Amino acid sequence: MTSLDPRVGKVTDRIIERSKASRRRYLELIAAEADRGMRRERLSCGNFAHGFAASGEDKPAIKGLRGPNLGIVTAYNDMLSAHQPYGRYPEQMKIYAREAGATAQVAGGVPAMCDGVTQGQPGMDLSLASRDVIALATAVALSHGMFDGVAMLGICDKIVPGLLIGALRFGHLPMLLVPGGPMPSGLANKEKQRVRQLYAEGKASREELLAAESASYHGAGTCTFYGTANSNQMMMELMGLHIPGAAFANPGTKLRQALTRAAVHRLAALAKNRARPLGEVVDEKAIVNAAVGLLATGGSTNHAIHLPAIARAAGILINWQDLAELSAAVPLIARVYPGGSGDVNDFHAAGGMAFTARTLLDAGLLHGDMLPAGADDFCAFATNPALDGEELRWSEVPASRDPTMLRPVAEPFLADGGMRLVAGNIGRAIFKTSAVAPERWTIEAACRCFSDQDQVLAAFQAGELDRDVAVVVRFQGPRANGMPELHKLTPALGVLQDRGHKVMLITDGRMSGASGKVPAAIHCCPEALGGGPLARLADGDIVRLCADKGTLEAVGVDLAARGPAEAPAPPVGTGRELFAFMRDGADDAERGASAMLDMMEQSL
Ligand SMILES: O=C(O)[C@H](O)[C@@H](O)[C@H](O)[C@H](O)COP(=O)(O)O
Ligand code: SF4
Repeated sequence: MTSLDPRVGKVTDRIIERSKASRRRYLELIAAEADRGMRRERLSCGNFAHGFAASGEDKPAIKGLRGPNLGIVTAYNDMLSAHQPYGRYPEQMKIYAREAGATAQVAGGVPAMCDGVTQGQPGMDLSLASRDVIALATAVALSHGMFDGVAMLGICDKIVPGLLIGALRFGHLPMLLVPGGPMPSGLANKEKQRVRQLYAEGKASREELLAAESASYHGAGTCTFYGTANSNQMMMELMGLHIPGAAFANPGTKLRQALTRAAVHRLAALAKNRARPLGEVVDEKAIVNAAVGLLATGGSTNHAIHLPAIARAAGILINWQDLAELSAAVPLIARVYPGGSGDVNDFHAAGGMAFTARTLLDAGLLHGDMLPAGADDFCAFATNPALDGEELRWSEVPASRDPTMLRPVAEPFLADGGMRLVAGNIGRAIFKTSAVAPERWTIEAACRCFSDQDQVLAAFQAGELDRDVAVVVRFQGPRANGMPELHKLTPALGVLQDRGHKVMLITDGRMSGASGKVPAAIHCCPEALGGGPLARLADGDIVRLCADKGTLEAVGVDLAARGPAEAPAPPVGTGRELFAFMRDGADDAERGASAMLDMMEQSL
């Protein structure tokens, strides 16, 4: 095995050192759960009888403790094209469990929001908070204490992070994520974006836009851009929480079915031997592997928020400086839309996760000695599954099949991982450079300040932004309105940029993992609400964003000498008033933007 790159080793060692006390408390918790926690054997007869009352043909096996009983936590609904196939999974998985001398029951369901349906709508204000609701719902499902292992059915944005955060509280149990795979490619993402920009300029009709959108999002499976959902899939592979290579096989195929079956069989074996508990698999090395994969593939900026939250749920403390230092060590080796033209199906065909893991391992950029759940050894994740008749066989992918999309570490697209920390008198923010042309990595322009993305679009339609401009959208932080994605601005800002203007976005909000080409300093901490410097910017201030120096500056102004702009009223409607308590207690984006984790840590 190649020796670990010292830069990756240094960051990992620093995380281990920083997390020593919290990680020890977490491991003590799951050891206590293993000894005294909820298990079928410890239920009263009444509890137990309720638990298997409706289990049908599995009742004798569950009641007689004849083999492991697997809990299925499902995020099925028809709103997410990615999750729609999950509706049929539990019955199939029960059959696969029986084949392995086990049983399976649906432990519970968790909510799932499709960010594509809510993008630009009031519902998007609930999106980030839904991650924590999913974590809580996962805990409710597993609190039944009937299970020896857990299969989690979730793919998209906040769902995988939420499932993991909740499941890690039951980290004494072995668990796997069971993915569903990407929809077959439809209208190319770049063509979809082109029609959107035409529509934003009034040069395409609503009918033409709807035709393009529905040709792009046309069926069951994950959307094919490399956004947060597909970044989740990549991360679960490099954390060893899938069956190797399960991420990107399309839904409704024999291969997909075989991978689901293999996941249930693997989980049954782990549960039978009480092996590879989730809390031990998700250690500092797994978290660093996920960060390295994110940086190497140009993954979603949302993980600059979710990964710290997932890590904290396992007693591990990471920050944006860790990501920035890893970014300096990890080259960009994949260009998947919005970072390139091809989509995740093209990425998979080019060699996908098997080649990605292999080249990163060979370069010493991954912890090859971490203990995965989905296979005995991590090197299995550098192989790709295919059916040989009815048999699943895994094989290496020694070279990229499409160097325009996927390259070896030795010949990267960019020397660094394309997620930069930028800081200065406006605060700390994330700048994803991998999807932005290098000539736009340093940009300076006069501000135009907004408190709402619809105001930006109105100004755009009125021709007020047709110039070099730093579009500041503030009061979009976790405590203000729940930190929505502002991806609806992408077409308009793209039009301005394509007209030759220097355009940047500065916000304490988020962008979609599918956002690309316009320079954006996002997740700004401290947020504007409560008097952060972002609230003290004024129209006409000159802002300078520089990826190379890692700076985000309001030039020549003393922001501290100014009072903050007035904050908009808290959001109401679409249920947002229900979430006020979560906004009120939310952490900064860099710590995970959660209202739950501080008190969780204080409880231990
Ligand atoms: O972080 C992400 O990846 C996004 O939240 C993504 O899941 C979202 O659905 C986009 O809005 C889809 O892209 P469009 O909105 O461009 O269709
Ligand atoms: S990738 Fe985004 S838009 Fe597509 S199904 Fe998942 S949440 Fe919805």
